[in-house]
Amino acid sequence: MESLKRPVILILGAGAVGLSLAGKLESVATVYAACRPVHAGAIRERGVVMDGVWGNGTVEGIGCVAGSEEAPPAVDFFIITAKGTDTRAICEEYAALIRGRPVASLQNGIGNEEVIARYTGTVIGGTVTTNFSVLGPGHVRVLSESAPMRLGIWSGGGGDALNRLIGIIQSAGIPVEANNDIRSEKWGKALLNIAVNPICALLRSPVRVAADAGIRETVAGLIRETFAVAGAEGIRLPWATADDYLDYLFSVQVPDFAEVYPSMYYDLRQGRRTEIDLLNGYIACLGERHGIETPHNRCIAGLVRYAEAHPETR
Ligand SMILES: NC(=O)c1ccc[n+]([C@@H]2O[C@H](COP(=O)([O-])OP(=O)(O)OC[C@H]3O[C@@H](n4cnc5c(N)ncnc54)[C@H](O)[C@@H]3O)[C@@H](O)[C@H]2O)c1
Ligand SMILES: CC(C)(CO)[C@@H](O)C(=O)[O-]
Repeated sequence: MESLKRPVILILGAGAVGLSLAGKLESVATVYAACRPVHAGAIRERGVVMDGVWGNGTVEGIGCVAGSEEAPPAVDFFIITAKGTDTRAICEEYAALIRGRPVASLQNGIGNEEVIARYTGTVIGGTVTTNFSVLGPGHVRVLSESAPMRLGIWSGGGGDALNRLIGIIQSAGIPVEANNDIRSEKWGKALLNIAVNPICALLRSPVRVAADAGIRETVAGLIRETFAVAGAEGIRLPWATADDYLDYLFSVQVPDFAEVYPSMYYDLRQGRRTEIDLLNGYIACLGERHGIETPHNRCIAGLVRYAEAHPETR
């Protein structure tokens, strides 16, 4: 009878990505979302409102959790969708619950899984190359899907948990596949965020700006430096050379996301800390450690940090 039981999923840090995921998974799982009161109030009143390519409508039945004391007792999977700037804090908050349980991350940037691995044995790394945004309290929009979600074991021996989670996500109608080199996959996704997120955030422009004739050289510089640093770190990227990736970026990813704004754009506009230090700032820092020059990444990270600290610039 065990197999008939709906899995219980707690999404930690539910905003654009987490609430969209909650809305989609509700058809196949019992879903709880750890979210801020502004979303919780609206969701308790009328459910999660979804627009876009993952469906339109209102999804009821999602439980809102305001802190670890409100979490359900038997959670099968935790999925972290908080910003990377909040990973440590949310793991601390839910430490007693996640210990020994499978925890997946769908976050962008490098370093989240390493943090999560301090709190539990089974970490599932993940990427989601889809555009999500918050339109209002408990109201999300999903646009422009460019690749399936990819999940793989980051640490621990959670092969069964991984397969089960993939099965659940698949049965909810989300394209997803297993990836047996999730480090490579996470770095591969980070290339897109390194290339477009800070530029779009600083220029207040949608993703198509990255292909502008005057901007391409900067994008190429960011990516070439990232390939050099990845090589020094022993990371095998999904593309053999920076130019191979740049071809893919300009022929597939930029067209797929041309009219949307990346998550860092919303962070700057709404006065939140950005994930720059898990992206370009991280590359600059690793470059320094390896004696690799990263002037493009250093420059762009400095500009974003300045904008974070000076509201009049954003
Ligand atoms: N937005 C996108 O299109 C997109 C796509 C792919 C990946 N990502 C990545 O996914 C992650 C989430 O992005 P997002 O756009 O959904 O961010 P978001 O800011 O919309 O959502 C994160 C939410 O987590 C909440 N949160 C943080 N700590 C919390 C806590 N302790 N308790 C309860 N709630 C808490 C925040 O208040 C926020 O509402 C980021 O790493 C981002 O880079 C985003
Ligand atoms: C795919 C992406 C660039 C578009 O939303 C996303 O990773 C983001 O917003 O960070």
